[in-house]
Amino acid sequence: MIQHANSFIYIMANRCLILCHHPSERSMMRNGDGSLFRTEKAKGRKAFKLFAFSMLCCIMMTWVYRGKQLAESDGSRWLTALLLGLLASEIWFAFYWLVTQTVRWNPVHRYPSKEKLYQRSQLPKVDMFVCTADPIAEPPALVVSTVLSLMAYNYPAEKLSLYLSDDGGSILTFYALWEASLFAKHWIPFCKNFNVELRSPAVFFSKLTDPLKEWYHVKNLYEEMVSRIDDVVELGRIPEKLKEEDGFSRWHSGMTSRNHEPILKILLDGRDPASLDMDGNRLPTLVYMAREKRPEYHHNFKAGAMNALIRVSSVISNAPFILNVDCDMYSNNSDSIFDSLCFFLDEEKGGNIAFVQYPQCFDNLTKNDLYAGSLNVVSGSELPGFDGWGGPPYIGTGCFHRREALCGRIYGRDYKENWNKGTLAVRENASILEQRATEIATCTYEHNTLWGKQMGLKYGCAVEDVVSGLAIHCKGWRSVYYNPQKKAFLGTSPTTLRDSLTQHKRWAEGQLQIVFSKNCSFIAGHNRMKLGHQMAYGIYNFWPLNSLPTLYYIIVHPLCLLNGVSLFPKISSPWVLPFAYVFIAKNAYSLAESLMCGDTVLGWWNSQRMWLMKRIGSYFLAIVNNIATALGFSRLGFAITSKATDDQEVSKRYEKEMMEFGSSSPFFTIIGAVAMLNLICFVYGMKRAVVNGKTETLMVQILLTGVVVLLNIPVYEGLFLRKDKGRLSLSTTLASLGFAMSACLLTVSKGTAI
Ligand SMILES: O=c1ccn([C@@H]2O[C@H](COP(=O)(O)OP(=O)(O)O[C@H]3O[C@H](CO)[C@@H](O)[C@H](O)[C@H]3O)[C@@H](O)[C@H]2O)c(=O)[nH]1
Ligand SMILES: [Mn+2]
Repeated sequence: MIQHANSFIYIMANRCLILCHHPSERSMMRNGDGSLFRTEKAKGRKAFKLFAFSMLCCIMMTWVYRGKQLAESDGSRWLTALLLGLLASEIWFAFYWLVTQTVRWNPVHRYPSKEKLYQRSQLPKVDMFVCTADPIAEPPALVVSTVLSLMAYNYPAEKLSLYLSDDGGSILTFYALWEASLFAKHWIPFCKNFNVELRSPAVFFSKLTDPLKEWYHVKNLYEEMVSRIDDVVELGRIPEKLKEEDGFSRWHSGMTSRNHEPILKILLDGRDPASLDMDGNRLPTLVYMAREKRPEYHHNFKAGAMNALIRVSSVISNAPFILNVDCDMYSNNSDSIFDSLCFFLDEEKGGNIAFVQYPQCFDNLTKNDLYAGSLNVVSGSELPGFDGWGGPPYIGTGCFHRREALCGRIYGRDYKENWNKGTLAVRENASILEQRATEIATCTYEHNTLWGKQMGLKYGCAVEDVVSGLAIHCKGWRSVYYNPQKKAFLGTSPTTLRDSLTQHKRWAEGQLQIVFSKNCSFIAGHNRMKLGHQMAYGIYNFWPLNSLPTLYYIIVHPLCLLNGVSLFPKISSPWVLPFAYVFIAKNAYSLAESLMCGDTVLGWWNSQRMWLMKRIGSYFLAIVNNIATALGFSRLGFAITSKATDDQEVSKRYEKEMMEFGSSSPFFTIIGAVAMLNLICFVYGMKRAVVNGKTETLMVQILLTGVVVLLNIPVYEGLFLRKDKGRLSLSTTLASLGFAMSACLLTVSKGTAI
C-alpha cells in the first residue's frame, strides 16, 4: 500500500519525468562479467572489541566510586548537588563514548574495478549539480573552476550535463559561467589530449611551474578569462555590449538576490550536434539556473536550490544519476564517475544503493591543521564504520545519487533501474526546454506538493543533507562510502576561528533539530534501520548535547580546586586507577587513530583544543539559538562559509598557524572566560593545596585543570601577549576576566562553607 502510494506521489510530482523502458537495458545488464566492486572488512577488530570492553569496565568502576562518594558525603546539599551533576555528566560522556564505538565495531572499505566498466558500450547519463549563493563569499572565478573540473570528467561528454544553481541570482555569476562555456571548448580537449589529471584549471595552472609551449596558449586563455571575471565582479557590472545579449538581457533594474523571477539559460546544449569543442568533439550540456525568489516565500536555502535543480534537470537531461558538489569542491580525480558507477551498476549488490558518498577533503589546510578542519578521523574511521551498518550519511557534497531515491522512491526488491533514462529526451528546441524548465523553478510550484517533505531534499533543517540521507536510509536504501587514494574532491576549509566555529554552530543547530524531531534516527529508523546504524547517526546528532556536560565539567572542576573541594580519589588510592585508565586509554586511542588517519601529533593536539572550543562555543550557542527559534525569537538561517579572504595579513597568520580571533564575538567571550577561569583556579588552587597540604587529594584536579590550561595557551596569547590584529579584542579580554573573576569570588565564599 505504502509502496503504491509512494509511486503515485512520485509520478504525480515528477510530472515532467520521461519514463522509458528500453530493450537494451537488459542486454547491458548481461554484459557485466562479475562483480564491479569488492568490500573488505577492517582488520584488528578483535583487539578493538577487547579494548572497548576494558574501557567499559573501568567506566563502570568510576560510577561505583561516585556512588560510594555520594553515600559517604557529609550530607551537605551543595556537595551532593555537585556530585550528582558530576555523575550525570560522566554518564552522558559514557553514553556518548558508547555511541562512538558503534562505528568502530565493523568498518568496511570498498574497492571498485572501473576497468570493467571502460569496456561497456552503453553508459548511463550523469547530471551534475553545483550550488552557489553569493558572489562575494564564493568568488565566481572559483565557481567556474569547479564547474570546468566537472565538465572535463573522463566520461563521454554528451552524457554529461552540468547545472549551476545561483541562489544569489547574480548577473556576475552568470557572466562567469558564460565565460566558462567558451573556455570549456579549449579546456576539455586540452585535458583529454594531454591527459591532464588536475582538471580544475585554477589548480592546474597554479601548480604548473614550467608549462610546455603548447600549454601556454590555454594558460593565457584561462588567465585572461579569470581577469575578465574578476574585473566584472570588482566593478559589480558586466560590459555594456553584453547587456542586450541572450541571457544577460533577463536581468533588469529592480532585481535583487531576494526578489527576482526565475532565470534559466542553457549555455551549452549537449543534444545539439553542432555544439562542439575546438577538436570537433561533443560538449557536455551546461545550464545556469537562478530559481525564483520572493520575499514572501521562504526559499529553504540549499535544499530549495537542490530540489529546483532536480526538477529542472528532469526536463532537460533527466539522467538516472546525479552528482552533487558545493561550488568550492572541485574534482581532483577525473575517473570518479566510473568509480561511482561501479557501485550502482553492480548486478548483484548495486540495486539497493541510493548514493555513493565521498569524504569531504580540503586543499587549503596547514600542516598541523589548526582548526581541525581536515575531518580526517571522520573520513578515515567513522564513515567506513557507517558503511558497515548500512551506509554513510549524505554530507552534502561529493555525493553521487540515484535520482529515483533522491526523489523519494521507497526501495523494493522488484525495483529495477532504467539506465537509459534521459537518453531519449525529446528533441525539443532549447528555448522551449528553457521555458518549461523555468516554469518549474518558481516559488509557487512546490505549494501543496511533497517536495521538501517526501521528495527531494527535506526542508526546515540546517543540515538538509544529513536529514535527507537519513530519510533515504529509512526507505530501505543503503549507501556506500568510497575514499579513494587519489582524493575525488577537494574544497576549502574555514581559515579563521570565527568561521570555523560558525560553521559548526550551523551544523550543530541542524543536528539538534534532528534529535528533537520525528526525524531522529532512533524514531524514524526504528524497525527500518539496524540499531547500529541508528546509533551511528547519534555521533553527529548528539554533538550539540555534549556542550552542557562539558561546560559543567570545565567550570565546576577548577572552582572546586580553587576551594579545595576534592572530587576525585587521592592520587595514592587504588580508586584512581579506573579514572586514570579511562582518561589515558581514551586519549591514547584517539591519538593513535588520528595518526593512522593522517594527522600529525600537533594536529591531534589542535583538534583536542577545537573539540573543546566547539563544545563550549558552537554547540552551546547552537542550543541557545535553537531554543530562541523554538520560542519564536529567531529564525533559522544559513551563514555561508567564506571561501576566500582578501586580507593578506589574515592569510599570513593562517599559514603560520596562528589562531585568528579578530573582532569580538560571543564565541570568544565564552572561550576567553573559561580559559581565564581555569588559569586562575589552577594557579591559586595549586597554591592553596600546597599551603594546606592537600596536594594528594587534589592531584587529579590539578592535573586535569593543568591540561585545560595547556590546551588554552593560544587563548592566553591572544588575550595578553599578541599585538597583531588577530588577537582577542580588548572588550573580550575585559569581559572574560570579569566573568572568570566573579565566578571565582562568588564561589570562594560558598566553598569555604562546604
Ligand atoms: O541559501 C543557500 C545557502 C547555501 N547554498 C550552497 O550550499 C553550499 C554549502 O554552503 P557552505 O557555506 O559552503 O557550507 P558548509 O558548511 O561548508 O557546507 C556543508 O554543510 C552544509 C549543511 O550545513 C551542506 O549543505 C554542505 O553540502 C556541506 O558541505 C554552497 O555551495 C552554497 O553555495 C545555497 O545554494 N543556497
Ligand atoms: Mn563549504
